[in-house]
Amino acid sequence: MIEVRELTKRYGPTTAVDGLSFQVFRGTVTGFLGPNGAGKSTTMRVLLGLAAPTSGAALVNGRRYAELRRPLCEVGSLLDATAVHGGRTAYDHLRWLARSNGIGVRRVAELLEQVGLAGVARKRVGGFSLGMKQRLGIAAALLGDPGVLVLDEPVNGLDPDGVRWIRRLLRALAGEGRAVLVSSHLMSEMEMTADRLVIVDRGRLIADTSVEELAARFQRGVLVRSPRQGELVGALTAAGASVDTLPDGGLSVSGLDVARIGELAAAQGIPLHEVRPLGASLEEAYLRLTGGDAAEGARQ
Ligand SMILES: Nc1ncnc2c1ncn2[C@@H]1O[C@H](COP(=O)(O)OP(=O)(O)OP(=O)(O)O)[C@@H](O)[C@H]1O
Repeated sequence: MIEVRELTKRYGPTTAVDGLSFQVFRGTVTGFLGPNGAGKSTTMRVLLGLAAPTSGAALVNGRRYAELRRPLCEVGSLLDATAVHGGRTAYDHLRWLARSNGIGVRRVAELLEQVGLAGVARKRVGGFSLGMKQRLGIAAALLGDPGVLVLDEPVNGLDPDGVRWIRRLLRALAGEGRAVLVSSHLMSEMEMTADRLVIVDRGRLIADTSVEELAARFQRGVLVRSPRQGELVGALTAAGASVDTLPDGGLSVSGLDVARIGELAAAQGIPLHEVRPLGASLEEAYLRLTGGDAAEGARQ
């Protein structure tokens, strides 16, 4: 698992990470969300031993990266997919990584197949698209079959098929019991993939929550439509709900949840044409939590 404890990282006058604490457990995909410049990459760099913390700690399986005996077998990472030697082939790149980390070369072909690069294994990486480089970076991250994965914006540069592929892959990796931390500045990417969300802004923790909890927190009543609206309003208010009529004729009900409203209507034989939680989308919730900066990030 991953444990970030009271982590602070300053670069001169800039505080990139400011007293950040959170955990990433095995068997979950945790989305690490925040606008550009929120401190996500810096946190990941400290986790991976590429930057020293000013104070606090970022631990993998209870240890600092430098203390891991076989780092690639404990934590796989993808930070910058373009940081690959362009003159090497995909196969040679992975074989070199495997050899220098005491990992059997047999795994290389297996991984190239898994990430969909088997057909271009002997091509030079210099000619790869960003999406292909991302796939290669993911293969490298998985080389040591690590229990922990740290991926910085892995969806960047992928086409819609690639995005779906990575979603399924991350879910499968968590399903195998791995702890997956994946950063993004877009909630839309994370709400389909992550179980938990760690949201940061200006280096600080804004929310550490499950996707469901965040949705519930921003829920605003229940939308109900019925051809016998008048009777339904009577039944709902008698049960203690407050009911407003929306401009389009629907009812906005607060004080009762979807299940209770359905039961009340059924008990009175009132048909319902629609009943659903009326809430802010997760994207709206995220934008409200992080102020306007996230909207700026989302546009980039
Ligand atoms: N090596 C560095 N030297 C100086 N400042 C840095 C350095 N690395 C990051 N920063 C600053 O720290 C802050 C956090 O940056 P960081 O890259 O961690 O954010 P981020 O959430 O990953 O954003 P992005 O999605 O844009 O990468 C920013 O203000 C950035 O300019």
